[in-house]
Amino acid sequence: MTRLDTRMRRMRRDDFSRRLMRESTLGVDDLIYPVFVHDREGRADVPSMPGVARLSIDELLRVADIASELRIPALALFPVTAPEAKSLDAAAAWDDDGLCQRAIRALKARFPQLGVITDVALDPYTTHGQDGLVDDAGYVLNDVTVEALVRQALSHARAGADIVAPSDMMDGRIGAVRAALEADGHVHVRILAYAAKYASAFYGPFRDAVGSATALGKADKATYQMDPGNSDEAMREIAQDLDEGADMVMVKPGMPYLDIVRRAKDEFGVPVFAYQVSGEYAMLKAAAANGWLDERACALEALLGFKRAGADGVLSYFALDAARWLRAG
Ligand SMILES: NCC(=O)CCC(=O)O
Ligand SMILES: [Mg+2]
Repeated sequence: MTRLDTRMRRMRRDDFSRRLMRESTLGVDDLIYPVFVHDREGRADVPSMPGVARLSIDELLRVADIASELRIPALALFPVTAPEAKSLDAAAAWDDDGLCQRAIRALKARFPQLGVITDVALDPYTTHGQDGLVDDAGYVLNDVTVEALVRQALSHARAGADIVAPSDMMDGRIGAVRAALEADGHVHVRILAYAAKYASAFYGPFRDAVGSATALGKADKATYQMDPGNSDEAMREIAQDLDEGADMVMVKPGMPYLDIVRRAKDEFGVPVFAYQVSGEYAMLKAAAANGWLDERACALEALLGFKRAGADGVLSYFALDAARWLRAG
């Protein structure tokens, strides 16, 4: 029997005591802002992601200025490749003068203190929209893809990327990228491994944004991304990536996988990040636009949930707004 004088509500009675006992908090240091960059002038809105646009490099610099001013620690860059630059061998991915590489150089020249994270995967560059190179049957080949990813990661490092983030889910790519970075003298470049990336339907709006949805068609990524039913397998993936030299690990998507975030933090005690993906953003935006949810309150609550689950930070399309909301208090 609970003692009658054990009143849990006592500490909840006032704002000051609620603040004193709060276990998890969200701050601007927890936020990473994903941005889409295209090889055109100006901005192009992404219809399924209200408030998100593809940006020219000039526009990207404007956004980076705002992010820096808000003290957001880092941006995550996602290039939108023009259809004519896509190919079967994804060669545009390691073009030292490619869109992503130019964007990195422009950002680091203007905002040296702002962290730049790059996506290492071939899906923006392949004609079929898969993250790797395929055989005649369309199966994504592991080892030749890893060689291509190494070229891409080195090209990003040479352009000045602070963090490379392999999101492809090939086996062995973290070790291969780490070895290549060391051999090429990029000993300070950090690796954020998308270690537990699930074959999720929540990536839909992102594929609209980067223009890989049409290419991908009805194909899926189930032969390399993880099955949503699995949790032990995610721990093996994370152990492997850490063993191969990852500095940080990522769980993706976010909200439907908070149990994985918690296990990752408890079992490994390393920096763990989560990606609140495009579909999670779109759901909240759509409900808010209909007047069904309070956008600010729900977005901040969802972001706090990642912290409570053990994440050290969150990639979120809400990052700029969240930073402003947190500042406004
Ligand atoms: N590598 C990035 C993705 O695959 C998707 C992210 C999102 O849906 O926001
Ligand atoms: Mg793996």
